[in-house]
Amino acid sequence: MEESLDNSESKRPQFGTRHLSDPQNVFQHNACWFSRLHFCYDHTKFRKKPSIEENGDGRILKNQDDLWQHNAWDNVVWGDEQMREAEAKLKLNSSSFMEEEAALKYEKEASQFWDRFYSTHENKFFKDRHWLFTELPELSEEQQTENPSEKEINTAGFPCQAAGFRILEVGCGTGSTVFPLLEANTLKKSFVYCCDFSPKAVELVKNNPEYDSSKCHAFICDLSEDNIKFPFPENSLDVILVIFVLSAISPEKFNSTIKQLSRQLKPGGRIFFRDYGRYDMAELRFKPGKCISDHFFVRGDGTRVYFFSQDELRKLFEDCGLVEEQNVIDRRLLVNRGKQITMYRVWIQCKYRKPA
Ligand SMILES: C[S@@+](CC[C@H](N)C(=O)[O-])C[C@H]1O[C@@H](n2cnc3c(N)ncnc32)[C@H](O)[C@@H]1O
Repeated sequence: MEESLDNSESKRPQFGTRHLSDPQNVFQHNACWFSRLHFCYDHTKFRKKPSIEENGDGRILKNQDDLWQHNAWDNVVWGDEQMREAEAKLKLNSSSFMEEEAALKYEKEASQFWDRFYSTHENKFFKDRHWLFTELPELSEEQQTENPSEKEINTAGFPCQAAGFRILEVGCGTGSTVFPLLEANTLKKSFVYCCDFSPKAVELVKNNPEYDSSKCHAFICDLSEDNIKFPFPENSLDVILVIFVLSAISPEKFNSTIKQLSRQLKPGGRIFFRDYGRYDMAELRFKPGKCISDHFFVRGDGTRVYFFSQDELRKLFEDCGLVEEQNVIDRRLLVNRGKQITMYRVWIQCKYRKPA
């Protein structure tokens, strides 16, 4: 089967956790969610909700008799055997890299491949990412404090110069994050910038009935360029969201992209990153001939995907002068009980802050 882009990541519910303590119980659940969260936000009202652990609604498996009650497993620990199997699969599908000429075509035509993707799927592919508000409480009204450096920013002539809190989403696709943000941000003082290098994706964002140019500005932008032109000045953003986009860029460009993004952050501003982790099911499923370079593959539709390690992300962000606040691995097991199929997913989530 050809590797395809899959969006099961975005389907997780906002609240709740499950633990797999016995591997023989894998077919009891379909997915597992972060268990380290101790509170959750109702994104529509930004009210602090009692945590699953606090209110004891039974999502955390404490009693083995409850195993058949749920569909998902969280924080799965991989055994030695499973690691060996993963390494063997990776060795097989990465044993040789594709011809340079072919790899160059995927680099040069990257935006066209994504444009074709959005022409085919429009906005039916990625599910809304409402979970963001749980993972990034900084986005909530209650958490937004005035940044002392705000007064020094000269935003004259830029879209929404008056906003007190500026969010940028890069690689926004058709707006699976932007629209939940707009819906939730009842704040008068917030503004959301979003960009993608696929003109079709940006067009779909702008044509969405929820698009409101008084709260949002969508623009076309290629993050792999050396001199990215942003429609706002340096040191002007509070939060930059980098969600499942860096993996689509060539690894040689990672440093330049993150450096340019961090320049746009206010001192004290943050980059929030979430993307594929090494040995994710999608990486192990690639067939030989699809590998461009280590952990970098091309899908059947010509879009590319990289699989990260926590250490390389730490080095990447810290080399760009940012300070680590979070760098966690999310190992999740999705289970199709009907077909008795297990899917081991690996995602990495990070938060890095620009020092004051
Ligand atoms: C896997 S999709 C994720 C979309 C969205 N962030 C989400 O999580 O639903 C990757 C997105 O990154 C965009 N992208 C890939 N390379 C890019 C680049 N060099 N500059 C800007 N956008 C890029 C693609 O067009 C696509 O919309």
